[in-house]
Amino acid sequence: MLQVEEKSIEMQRTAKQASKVLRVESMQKDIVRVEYAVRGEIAIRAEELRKQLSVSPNSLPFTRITNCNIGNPQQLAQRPITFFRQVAALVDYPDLLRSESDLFKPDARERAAKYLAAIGSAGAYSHSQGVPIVRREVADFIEKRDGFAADPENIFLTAGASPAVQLVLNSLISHPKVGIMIPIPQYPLYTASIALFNGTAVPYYLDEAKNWGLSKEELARSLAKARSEGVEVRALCIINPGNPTGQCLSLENMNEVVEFCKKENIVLLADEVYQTNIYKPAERPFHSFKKVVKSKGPEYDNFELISFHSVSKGMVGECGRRGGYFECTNIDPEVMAQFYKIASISLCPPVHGQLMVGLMTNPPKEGDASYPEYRKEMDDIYQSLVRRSNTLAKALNKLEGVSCNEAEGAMYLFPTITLPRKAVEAAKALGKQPDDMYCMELLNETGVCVVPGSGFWQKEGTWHFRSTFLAPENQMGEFAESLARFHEKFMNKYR
Ligand SMILES: Cc1ncc(COP(=O)(O)O)c(CN[C@@H]2CONC2=O)c1O
Repeated sequence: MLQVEEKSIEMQRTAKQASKVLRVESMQKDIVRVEYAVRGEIAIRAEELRKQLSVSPNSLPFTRITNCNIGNPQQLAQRPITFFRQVAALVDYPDLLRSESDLFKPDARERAAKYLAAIGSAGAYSHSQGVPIVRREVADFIEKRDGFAADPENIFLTAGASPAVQLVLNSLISHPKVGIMIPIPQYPLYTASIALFNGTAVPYYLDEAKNWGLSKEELARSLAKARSEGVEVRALCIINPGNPTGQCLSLENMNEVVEFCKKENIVLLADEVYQTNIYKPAERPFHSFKKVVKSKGPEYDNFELISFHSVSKGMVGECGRRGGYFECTNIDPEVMAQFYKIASISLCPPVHGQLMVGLMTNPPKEGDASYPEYRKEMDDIYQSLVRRSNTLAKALNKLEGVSCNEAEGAMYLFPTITLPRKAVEAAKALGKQPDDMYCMELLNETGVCVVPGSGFWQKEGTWHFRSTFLAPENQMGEFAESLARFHEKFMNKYR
């Protein structure tokens, strides 16, 4: 009886859907095709389990969900930087400027007043390219970082790096055979956006054995293959420090990339959102691609580079504010005018996101009233990230069949896992990738949500998963233990 009822409900639903104007079948095909693993099937399941725990706390073998699938520090109890939030609060409620309270330091009051004089109100639309004085702060930050001039007119403030990357990729992909070179493994914003804009992803493989380094031979191989298939490669995306791989490129590697792009007449898109997440600064300091290009002298004066940054990462972690920027180097002014036109359709990026970019790039300086607190908060977060990344890497390397490079940068570890043949067969029987199955079982047994390596693309026949090391330090021990218990049980189950 139940099956008949279910059948008729199903038929009614289908009939009802068929009457809709907006149906999946009638949607833009590229939208239906796109995948974004960081918040994919496993993350969705994690939310279902979180809801279940909120209703019946003792119904699962764990008491909380630990989101290690997304670089979202303040979701995991990381505190915001006090000075940043004081300025934001004062800008949001200017009457506070009149209060005598010593809660707000003088330099926070000063900065808030400066921003308010420039924007009028946090509730007003700003310039579509971004608040001019914030773009000046970004330009000053870039000049100080690199030692080369930066022009605020070449800087676009955005609602995070994601829409910036999408604007540029959308502008580049004028027909389906336009190729964009992307690193494998890669952050799925790139594959998702290239699919969404109906372009061609041109993979170049990072070498896990060389700590995810890239080689000019591999770049040449990837490009030659694409061109042999009639693909018009126009840009090369590089993520440095890497997501999910956590490597920080050597200056030598960076020069090879720039020389390759110049020789092959390819625009370089440098995603540098993790530029302050540098955990081995002595052996692997961060260099911007802007500095590398400018250091190569006049023959690179026409080298086209677009660099991306964000307030979501670093020690700032203000993901929800939606603040970021991209800097255009040697980009045709008419192309930038098109960028501006597109930006103006959305009127302006979130004003608080823009101000956060200004605060990130122009923080308190030595001698400012807020500097001691700012310095301590930044250093504490940094040192904790170093400790947590090392703790998790050590724990992962103790697991059977798991090997994990230590993080040189970013917020993730990307261990390779050698799975028993029976596990690979069981996954295939389920129509799943083996690391997908592993991560789903990990979630269902421990509440830990990570992202399978298949979500970042990976070399055929290798399996990985990506975990952040953002769980609060006082939970890292328990987190590592539950991972170890699960892993042993999993390996025994499929031995
Ligand atoms: C390499 C890289 N570029 C751009 C972005 C987008 O940042 P915005 O927040 O500024 O849009 C991310 C976000 N990292 C995602 C989100 O959390 N975990 C991730 O892998 C990223 O890792």
